[in-house]
Amino acid sequence: MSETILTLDRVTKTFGHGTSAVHAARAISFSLQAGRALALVGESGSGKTTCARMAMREYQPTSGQILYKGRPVEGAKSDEIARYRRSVQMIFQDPFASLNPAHTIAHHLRRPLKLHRPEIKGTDIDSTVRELLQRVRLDPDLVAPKYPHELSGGQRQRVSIARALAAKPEVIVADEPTSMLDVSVRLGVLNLLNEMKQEMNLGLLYITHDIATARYVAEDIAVMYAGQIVEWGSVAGVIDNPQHPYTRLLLSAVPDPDVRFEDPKARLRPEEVENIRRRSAAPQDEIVELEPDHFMRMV
Ligand SMILES: Nc1ncnc2c1ncn2[C@@H]1O[C@H](COP(=O)(O)OP(=O)(O)OP(=O)(O)O)[C@@H](O)[C@H]1O
Repeated sequence: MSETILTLDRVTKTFGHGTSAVHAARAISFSLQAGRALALVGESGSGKTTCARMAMREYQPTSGQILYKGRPVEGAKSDEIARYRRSVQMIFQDPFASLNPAHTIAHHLRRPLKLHRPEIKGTDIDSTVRELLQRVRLDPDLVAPKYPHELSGGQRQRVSIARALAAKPEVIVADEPTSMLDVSVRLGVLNLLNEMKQEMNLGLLYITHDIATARYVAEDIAVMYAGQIVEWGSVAGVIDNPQHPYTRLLLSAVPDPDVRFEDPKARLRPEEVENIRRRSAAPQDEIVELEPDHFMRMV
């Protein structure tokens, strides 16, 4: 059994109050383990980013708790929180927006090294920058002196991955890491994340609206709708044998992710789609166990 690094334990996040309250995450529980990836899948607005931001400690959960190696993060000492911040790194959707146009790639990689790994000093800093670029299959001589606008989208996302790795993390949260990239380079970035997971024994939270891509990086999958996890299990189990109507709905839009559910090509009538959404959005407290690694919520 791999080591559990991060756990969300019945975590809830509500924005606003009263009738205008948005229940962005409702009793979400999952764990991230060393050397394994969990794909969190769902349409826009299902609550994936809210979960990512809670895992990053950018949002405070309304209720429930986050555990780091079995210990609650809330109320932890400042050195433990610093360790957590170093251990959990994020890769964003838009690699351009997350890189500063005024600084070289080398600068972007030196900063997290100085911040998180002060033991690396002098010329070792630049040799570590080179190693990081090589790890993400970029040529250090060509890429280190460049500015973000001089690189392609795929190269920029590789730099973002290298920057996350600079902190020597145990967990990487990747929020739609390929959705702004050219289709031709998406698979390369997913394969790279998969390799990093295996080689560096990283826990990976892979967030995507495109359920088909989960296969390339993840062992486990959780399908979200309206702030709830409606089905979860092994990637193969859930994708090949979906039990929940909403998972089937998501899969009906595959392999063409641009086909909307309402589209006739998705072969579902609009009232059927509406019915599935309505039932999936209702609070789902009962859990049905299907097989040891495959669960779904009652609808
Ligand atoms: N800061 C906020 N204030 C108020 N409501 C929010 C906030 N952040 C998210 N929400 C709402 O919470 C719900 C879940 O949003 P979230 O961004 O987590 O979904 P998502 O699945 O990540 O979607 P996307 O892929 O579009 O980012 C949405 O209804 C959203 O409008």
